[in-house]
Amino acid sequence: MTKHPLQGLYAITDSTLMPDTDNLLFQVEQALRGGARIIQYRDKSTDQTKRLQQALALVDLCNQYHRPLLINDDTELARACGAHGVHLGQSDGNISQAREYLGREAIIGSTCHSSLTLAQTACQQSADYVAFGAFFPSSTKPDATPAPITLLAEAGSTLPVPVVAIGGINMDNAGQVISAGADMIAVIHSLFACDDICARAGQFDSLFN
Ligand SMILES: Cc1ncc(COP(=O)(O)OP(=O)(O)O)c(N)n1
Ligand SMILES: Cc1nc(C(=O)O)sc1CCOP(=O)(O)O
Ligand SMILES: [Mg+2]
Repeated sequence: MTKHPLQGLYAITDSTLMPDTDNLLFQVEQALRGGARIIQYRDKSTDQTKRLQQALALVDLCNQYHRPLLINDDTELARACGAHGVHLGQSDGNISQAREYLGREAIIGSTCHSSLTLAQTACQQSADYVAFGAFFPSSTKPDATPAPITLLAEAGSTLPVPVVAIGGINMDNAGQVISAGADMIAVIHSLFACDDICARAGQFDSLFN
């Protein structure tokens, strides 16, 4: 069981919106100050030196705010930088193996698209949370598989772990997925493309109170 509550705003970084490390750290700090509960480092580049350097800097920053940093896709990077965990998609590696590699305390999340069956399997393999989406059209990931909002109530009543909603979530629609049962909302564009990231994070956070 993780000591970090898995509820609230889950902020995911984006290398296009944060073109260099200073920018990345500034924007993530704004999100943390505003109330983001979890940060995910999502960088699809192949520059391993940059990825390690940025991940290490983010671990330091998140530790200052007592918030967990998860690494997208890459279990080895998660261990190398001392992150709190990893987020794995369906083609990003096996959850049980990641658990063995990262240990009991690590937070492991799993993308389950719109499938409760995938979510049940992820839970059996020790996932700490499952993510469903995309609930709304996403400019960050336009080809994401759509998911119906009705899935959230069923997920909440049948799964033993917290549920994340992702995909096109903004201030106009976040209330819908939270009312439908999402424990966390994972957001990229509507948070990090905003002029005042700290204020926007606070607005998302207040939806959970
Ligand atoms: C919280 C959260 N949910 C879903 C995803 C998507 O993961 P995946 O399907 O592996 O796609 P990429 O993000 O790797 O493009 C996520 N990253 N985080
Ligand atoms: C990374 C990702 N995964 C998705 C999924 O459906 O699994 S949607 C998505 C992009 C989320 O970014 P935004 O908040 O800008 O739409
Ligand atoms: Mg992935």
